[in-house]
Amino acid sequence: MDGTALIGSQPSQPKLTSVKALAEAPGLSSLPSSHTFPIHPNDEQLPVSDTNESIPTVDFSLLTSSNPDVRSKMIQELGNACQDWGFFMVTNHGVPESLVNEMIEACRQFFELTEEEKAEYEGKHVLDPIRSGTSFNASVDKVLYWRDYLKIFQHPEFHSPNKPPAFREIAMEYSRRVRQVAKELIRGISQSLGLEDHYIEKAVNLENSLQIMIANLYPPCPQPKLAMGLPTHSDHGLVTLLIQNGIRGLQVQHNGKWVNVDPIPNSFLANIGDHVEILGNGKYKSVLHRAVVNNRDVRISIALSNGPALDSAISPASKFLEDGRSPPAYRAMKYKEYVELQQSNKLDGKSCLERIRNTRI
Ligand SMILES: O=C(O)CCC(=O)C(=O)O
Ligand SMILES: [Fe+2]
Repeated sequence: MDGTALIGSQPSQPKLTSVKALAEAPGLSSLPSSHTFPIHPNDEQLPVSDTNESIPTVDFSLLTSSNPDVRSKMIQELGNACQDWGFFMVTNHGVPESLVNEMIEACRQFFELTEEEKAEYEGKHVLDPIRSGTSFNASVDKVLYWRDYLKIFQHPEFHSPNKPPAFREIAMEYSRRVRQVAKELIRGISQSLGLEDHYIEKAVNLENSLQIMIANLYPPCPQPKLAMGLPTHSDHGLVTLLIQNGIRGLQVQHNGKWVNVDPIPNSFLANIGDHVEILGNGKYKSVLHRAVVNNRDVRISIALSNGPALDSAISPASKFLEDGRSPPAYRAMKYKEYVELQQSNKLDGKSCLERIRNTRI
């Protein structure tokens, strides 16, 4: 039956089609109105940079060097990258390229499952540990994004779909390796902020950190200029590490322009999230980014969000407030509430962070 293209179970509601099924429908030559933005999303705001801006690189092997001079030089560069871009590439991270490729392949196979199989993981609540769906939050998105997703909690409890069969083992190893990289980056960021290297780790209870895998599928789109993969947003956690299948689509906001990111092979794309901005009392800003789509290639990206523990309440580090002249720029909020807030609403720039910002009287 034709219903294989549809997900959703309540008969009273129109069933929601995954973009994969839409894109593969025979004869699709124009974008369905459900996915068409009234104003071309690229036109309403900033221009796309036509220069090849070079995104900073952090050499992970130098960041973790036993030579203190080498390490402190890299920490300085990491700090500059956080301050100037909020975004950088991580090279020489030690996670095998084969494991990265297996992870991308396992996600590709997940998206290849039938719509009924994927619907098993639909999830009812934004904090359900496995959720598969389309757009960002289809219950509130007026225009749907050209994107299907799979979101899985990897830590402190590990979860995995049962299909495809190899997924569990690959994801377990991949997320464990990425956590190690994230932990070192967080130590470096802590030091670059002038805090003790374990400060952030302790403040956020990193041992119980919430790590979420977000796999994104962006099928070829018949009218890419009228559609959007993911709208402008910042990430809620501390550090996100992203891999992709070699197809361009990520854009990062920098100096009033959108910059296309072409990663160097075998590197992670890293960006700081709202909770680094909060801890540093605004010294480093979480970076705005978005995903655009194309009409030729399937793009897969996998973001691993590394955040605080769900039950820890995060507020600016006391060091930034000690001189008495800097009030806390953000109110403390439990990470669980913050994630719930972000995931239950429209994905809209930094609107979530704005809600906890203290405005000066
Ligand atoms: O697909 C991308 O490159 C971006 C994905 C992303 O920003 C996210 O999952 O939060
Ligand atoms: Fe993101």
